[in-house]
Amino acid sequence: MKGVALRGLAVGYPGRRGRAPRRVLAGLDAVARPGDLTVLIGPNGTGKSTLLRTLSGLQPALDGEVLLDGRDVTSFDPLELARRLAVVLTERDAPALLTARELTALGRHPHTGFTGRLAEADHAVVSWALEAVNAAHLAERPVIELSDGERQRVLTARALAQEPTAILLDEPTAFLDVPSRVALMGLLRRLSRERSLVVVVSTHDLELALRIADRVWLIDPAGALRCGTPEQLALDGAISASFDGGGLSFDAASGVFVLRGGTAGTARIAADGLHRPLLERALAREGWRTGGAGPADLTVTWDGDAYEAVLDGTTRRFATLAELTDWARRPDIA
Ligand SMILES: Nc1ncnc2c1ncn2[C@@H]1O[C@H](COP(=O)(O)OP(=O)(O)OP(=O)(O)O)[C@@H](O)[C@H]1O
Repeated sequence: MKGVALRGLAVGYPGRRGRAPRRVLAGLDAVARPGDLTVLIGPNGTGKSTLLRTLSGLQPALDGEVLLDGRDVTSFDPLELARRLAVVLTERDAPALLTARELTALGRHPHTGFTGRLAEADHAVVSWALEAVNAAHLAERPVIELSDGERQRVLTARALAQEPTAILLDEPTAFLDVPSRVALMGLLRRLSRERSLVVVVSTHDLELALRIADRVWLIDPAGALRCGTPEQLALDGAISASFDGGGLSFDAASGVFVLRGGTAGTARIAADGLHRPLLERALAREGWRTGGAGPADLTVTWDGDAYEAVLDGTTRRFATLAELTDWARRPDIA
C-alpha cells in the first residue's frame, strides 16, 4: 500500500539505568496517503515530535512498525530511506553560512553518489525546489539573513530537493506570522496534490489545520490517535474533548474557538452580513451568551446606520461597535 502506515506502533524513549522504557504513545494505527495533507495535532507534550521522529527513523519504535509504501522503514538503508523520506524538524539554526541554494542542494545528497558532486540534473532539481516554494529570489542569499518564514520555505525546498515520496514536518509554522503560516500550509497542500506526496505536518495552529487538512491525526489527552477528516473529528466531539478549556470551546459549525457562555446574560442579535458574527464575538467577549432561542435579556439590532440595544425596557443607540462593546461590558453603570 502506498503511503506511510502505522501498525500497532508504540513510541517513546529507552529506560535509563535498567528502568523500563518510557512509552509516550502506544497502539497507534493510521495511514497517511499520497496526495493528502495530513495534519498532526494534539495538546502540548502528547507526543507529536516523538511520533514524527519515529516515523522518520530518527528514533526506534518501542513496538509495532512504520511502513513506507508497504515496507518497514527500518529495512531501508539510510541513503535509500533519504531518497524516499524527507524530514523537516524545527531548526531555527539551519547552517547559517550557506546560501539558500546551497542549503537546498544538501537535499540532493542521497542522489549524488560517492563524489557528492551535483550534475546538471541535480542543479535543475534544486532550482525547481526553490521555485516550488516561491524562494527562487532568495537563492543566493545567506541563510543567516533570511526571515523565519523565508528560512522555513528554504528548508522545505531542501526536503523537496530530495525528491522523496513522503515529507514529514514538525511544527514548520511555529515562528511564522499568520499570512506566512497560511502560505506555507497552502504550499504543502498544493505540493501534496500536484506531486502526489505524502505530507504529514504537526502544528499547534488548530484553526488553520482544521481548515486546510485533508486528514487529521489527533492525539487526544488519553494518548489515543484519532484519525479522520476535520469535519468527522469535529462532529464526533474529539476536537472539543482535546482542546476545550481555559474558557474557550470549539465551535464545530464555524471551525473556530469561541469564548464559553458568559455570565452577563443572554443576548439576541438582529443584524445582517458581517455585523452579526462581529456582534456575536464582541458580546461574547464581554460575557454575553448569544445564539440561543427564546427571550433574551439584551437585544441588539443593526439598522444600517447604528446599533440599537434594548435592555430592561431602555433603548440606547451607538454609532460604533466599539461604543456598544464598552457599554455592554458595564451596562449597569452606563
Ligand atoms: N529525550 C527524551 N527522553 C525522555 N522523554 C522525552 C524526551 N523527549 C521528550 N520526552 C517526553 O515525551 C513526551 C512527548 O514529548 P513530545 O516532544 O513528543 O511532545 P509534543 O506533542 O511534540 O509536545 P509540544 O506540543 O510541546 O511540542 C513528553 O512528556 C516529553 O517530556
